[in-house]
Amino acid sequence: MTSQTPDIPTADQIRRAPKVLLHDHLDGGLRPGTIIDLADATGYTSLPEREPDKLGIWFREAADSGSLERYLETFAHTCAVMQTREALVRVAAECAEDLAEDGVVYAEVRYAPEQHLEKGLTLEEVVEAVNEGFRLGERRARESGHRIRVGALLTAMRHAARALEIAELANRYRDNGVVGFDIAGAEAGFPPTRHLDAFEYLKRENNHFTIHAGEAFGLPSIWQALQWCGADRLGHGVRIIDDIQVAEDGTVTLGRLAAYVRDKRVPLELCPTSNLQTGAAASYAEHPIGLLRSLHFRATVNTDNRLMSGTSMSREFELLTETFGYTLDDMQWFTVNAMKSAFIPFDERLAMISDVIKPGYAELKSEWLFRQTVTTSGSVPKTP
Ligand SMILES: O=c1[nH]cnc2c1ncn2[C@H]1C[C@H](O)[C@@H](CO)O1
Ligand SMILES: [Zn+2]
Repeated sequence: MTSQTPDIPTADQIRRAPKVLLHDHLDGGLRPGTIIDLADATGYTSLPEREPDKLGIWFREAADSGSLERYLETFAHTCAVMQTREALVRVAAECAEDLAEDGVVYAEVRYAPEQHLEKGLTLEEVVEAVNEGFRLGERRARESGHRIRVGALLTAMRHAARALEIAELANRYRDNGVVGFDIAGAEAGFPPTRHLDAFEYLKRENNHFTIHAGEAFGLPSIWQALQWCGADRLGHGVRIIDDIQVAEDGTVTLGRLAAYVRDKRVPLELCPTSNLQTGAAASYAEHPIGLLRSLHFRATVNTDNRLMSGTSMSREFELLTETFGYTLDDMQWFTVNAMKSAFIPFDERLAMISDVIKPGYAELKSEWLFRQTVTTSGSVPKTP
C-alpha cells in the first residue's frame, strides 16, 4: 500500500486526470530530437548541442538565468527551425500528441506568426500549416486512445510593430482554428498600451485576447493590460501579489487592483516553473499561486514553455501537490477555472466541464474510495 495521504493524487493519477492548458508556446515546446531533425533538414547549423538529451538540458539551463530577456534568447534556435510548412505541421502535430499523452483534454497554444516568415512563408501560410498540424496531432492522439482539442492563439511580439496586422489575422481565422490573440516578448520598456490599436480593433470585432503582463514587470503592466487594453485574461499576472498585503496575524488586505482582478474573476494564467526561471518567484513554496488559490482568485496552472522549463502539465501539478499538499479537488478546481476561462463558446466550455472534466475527476476520486475500503476491510468489495 502506498503511504500517500488520502486524496493527494499519485503521479499516475495526475497524468490520467483531465487537464486544461491555456498558456503554452508552440515554439517553446518542441521535442529536442525534432529540433535536431529539422535543423539537419533545413541547414541550420547553430544548435548548441547535437544530441537530444544534451540539447534538452541546454535549453533548461540557458533558460534558468533569472531574467526574462535572457530566457527569451533561447527561442532563436526553435524559431530558426520552424520556417517551413513541413516543419510547422510536424511541430504542431507533435505538440498536440504530447499534450494529449500527458492527459491534456483542451489546450490553447500560442505562437507569433511574424517569427516564421524567414524562408518566404506568408502569415496565412504559417497559420494554415499550424492548423493542419494541430488537426493531424488531434487525429493521431485519438488513434492512440487520447482525446484533445487544440485552439491556436496568435501572438504579436511587443517590441515589434505588427500587432494590428496579427490581430486582423486572428480575426480572419477565428472560425478556422484560431481562438484568440496575445502579446508576448520582453515586458519592461514595452507596455501593452503600445498596441492599443490592435486591442481596440479586437474589441470592436467582439474577439478575445490575453496579454502577457505582470511577469517581469509589476502592477502598472497588469493595470494597463486590464484597464487600458481590456484584456480578457492575464498571461502570468503573478505580480498581482504586489497588491496583496498579509499581516502577521494572517489578515489579508487587497489593494484596488487585486480586488478588481478577484471580483471580476479575471483569469490568471500562472506558470510556476517558468516564473522561477525568470525570477518572478523565488521558490515553489513562495510562489503566489498558494495564496491566490486560497483567496479564490481565478487561478489556472500552465506550462508556458515545456522545452525551456523541462516540464509538462502533469509535472507542474506534481510540484504543486508536493509543495502545497493539493488534492484531486484542488486539481479539479484549477482545471474547471481554466475551462471556464477558455476562448471557445460558452456552451462548448460547459460541455467539456460536464462531459469530460467532472466525470474524469469523479472516476479518479472513486479509486481513492475503493483503495480506502480495501485497506480498512482487507477485502475487495463486490461491485453491485
Ligand atoms: O513567458 C514569456 N513571457 C514573454 N514572452 C514569452 C514568454 N514565453 C515565450 N515568449 C515569447 C517567445 C516566443 O518566441 C514568443 C511566441 O511564442 O513568445
Ligand atoms: Zn508565455
